Amino acid sequence: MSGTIPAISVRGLRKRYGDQQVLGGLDLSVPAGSVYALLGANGAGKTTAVRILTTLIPFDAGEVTVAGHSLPGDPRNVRRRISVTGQYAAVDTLLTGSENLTLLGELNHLGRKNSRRRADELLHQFNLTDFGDKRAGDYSGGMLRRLDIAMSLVARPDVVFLDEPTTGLDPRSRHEMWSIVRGLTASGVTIFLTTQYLDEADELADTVGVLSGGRLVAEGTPDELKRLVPGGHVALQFENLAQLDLAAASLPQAHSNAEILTLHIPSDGTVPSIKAILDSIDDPSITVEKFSVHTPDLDDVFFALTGSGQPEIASVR
Ligand SMILES: Nc1ncnc2c1ncn2[C@@H]1O[C@H](COP(=O)(O)OP(=O)(O)OP(=O)(O)O)[C@@H](O)[C@H]1O
Repeated sequence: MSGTIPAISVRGLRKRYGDQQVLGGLDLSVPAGSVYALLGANGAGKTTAVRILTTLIPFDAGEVTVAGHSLPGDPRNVRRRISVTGQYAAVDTLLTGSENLTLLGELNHLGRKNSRRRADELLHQFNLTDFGDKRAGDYSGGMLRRLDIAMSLVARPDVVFLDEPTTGLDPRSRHEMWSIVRGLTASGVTIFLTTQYLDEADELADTVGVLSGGRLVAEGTPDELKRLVPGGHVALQFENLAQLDLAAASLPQAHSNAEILTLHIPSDGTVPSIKAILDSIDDPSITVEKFSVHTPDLDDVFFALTGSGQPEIASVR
């Protein structure tokens, strides 16, 4: 595929379930060979978008092209050029890792010998060589996820869809998964991943699209998005509501969150700015329980654009 033709192009994509408009005019374009992260809170419509782009469900309106073939017109050719992993695990836990991969090669008409060779290559690429002869049912969660992705690559797809690839993984397996995704991009594959984790989008993506209310509310590189928020903030947590309100009265620029008894005060994180904040609440009757300085990250972008509260998204683990 030429680098100038987008690997995925979506214009005005709409999808409704009954009365609920899930996608209300989604537009995005993913250059070949890049990593695109679709970021959104629970229920934002990420999986719906992936299911449409991977031909699994129909859509109501819009223009969609994946790997050079349009939908809904040409689903067979789209399916030939893509792979999907994540919530549709294809691993047979009764077979070994090697058998799973070889079987898939044969199903893809690679022939026995080439299927075995491809299986060995992928076991090596995914650090599973030592476990190739073990039953997949005995693999750890991280190993299963790796085998799942390896299986999706048997037929050398142009575009790989990873739906929430690290949900439920421990931190070590998460980092392993990230290095696998980086390795994949080095081999020229286009990756479309969905995530609720802002740090994951920050780590992996060339472009991040923030999905909210069925549309992209922002799109850009992680750095471009971070520039959308002018600065970071200082967070001050108090023991009770009375203390919070007392401090808030001295800091009119603060955003007060009564649920977590915290004030967020815009700050560039420099010493004079922090000192000015602390001076403002220099009242012996106010006790700050916790104090933290927060430089801008994708969390801030997300909050600024969607107004979502912290519990909606899990960004720091
Ligand atoms: N088959 C379906 N029938 C009816 N409603 C559905 C169906 N699939 C999804 N929805 C609804 O569409 C909305 C978007 O769901 P979707 O699974 O795409 O969100 P998501 O962003 O992937 O969320 P999560 O991060 O929780 O997986 C949700 O409100 C969900 O309840």
